[in-house]
Amino acid sequence: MTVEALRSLPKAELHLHIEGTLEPELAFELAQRNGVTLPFASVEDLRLRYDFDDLQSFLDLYYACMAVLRTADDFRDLALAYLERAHADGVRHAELFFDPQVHAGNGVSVDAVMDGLLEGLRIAGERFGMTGGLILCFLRDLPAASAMETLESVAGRAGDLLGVGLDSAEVGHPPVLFADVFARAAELGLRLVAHAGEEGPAAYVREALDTLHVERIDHGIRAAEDDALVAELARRRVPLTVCPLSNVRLKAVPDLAAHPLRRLFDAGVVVTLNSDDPAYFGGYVAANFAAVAGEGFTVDELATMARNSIVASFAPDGRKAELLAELDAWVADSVEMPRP
Ligand code: HPA
Ligand SMILES: [Zn+2]
Repeated sequence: MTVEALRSLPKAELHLHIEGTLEPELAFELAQRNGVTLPFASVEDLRLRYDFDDLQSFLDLYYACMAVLRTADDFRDLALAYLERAHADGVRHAELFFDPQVHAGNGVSVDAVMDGLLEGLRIAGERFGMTGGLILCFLRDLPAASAMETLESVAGRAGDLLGVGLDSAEVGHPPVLFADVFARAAELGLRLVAHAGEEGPAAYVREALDTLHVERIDHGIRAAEDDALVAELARRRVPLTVCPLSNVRLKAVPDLAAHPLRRLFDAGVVVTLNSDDPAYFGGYVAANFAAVAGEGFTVDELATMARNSIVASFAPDGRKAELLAELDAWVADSVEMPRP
């Protein structure tokens, strides 16, 4: 199945860091607009650094590039650039992660970040008929007190968020440290997700479920090392937002052939495909579908993962029904008609 055909497959994207969609060209444009000096000679020089050993080596570059994002207009432009690409990739509904603690460190208020991103989503709704929302992520390598302070700073506008998540350097920063923060987020009516089992052990996946009470696990691939956990994820229908190209680029897996996606899928886990930080990892969501198709997943299996993304999304039920009908029509169309 070609990447063009997979672009037309209706899907939701559920694991996408909006700051990870910052392409080098836009980074330099925003640097100029805001009078920020990037520590890279050129777009080409920056792109040459997209060669990572692990999650931390990526995070160092990713956080450095965020320094160019200063105003609500910057966040609107960033969101629109992503949503336009996502629309071309068949994304009908997108849930955007953002990292307000990094922006606060750059002197940018969480309100400016949210206002800009929401404006981008509103325009994409008008232009492309897309829906979506925001998931505020806490940095797990900062103290839980900082996460709580960030959460309280947006408590008055919790209605502008879909939920909260947990990201950044995983190993040594277990989910349980954030149990109180997630309990407070639930009290505010927010949906809960967390990165777990990307570089960290399967035990972190279980801990995210048991102590944070998350509804979805971001990545979760190392859950595959624990048979009982895999069975439990399948039985409880806990969705995993898997990011195959990211896992290869950050060396969480040696290559796609060794990726546990097949094992998780065959065990009945609700897996979805996502791009994570597409500007850095060599492809947007359709490229992730195409990569997986190259590993022997059939059209029906790819459609199942797109269906999972719609079902696992935080879109309202009516919107989910609309998108599932669109997906059914795509599947019916993709069946080759017999010759008369
Ligand atoms: O893949 C990721 N893992 C953890 N934190 C992140 N922040 C952006 N991308 C990631
Ligand atoms: Zn991620």
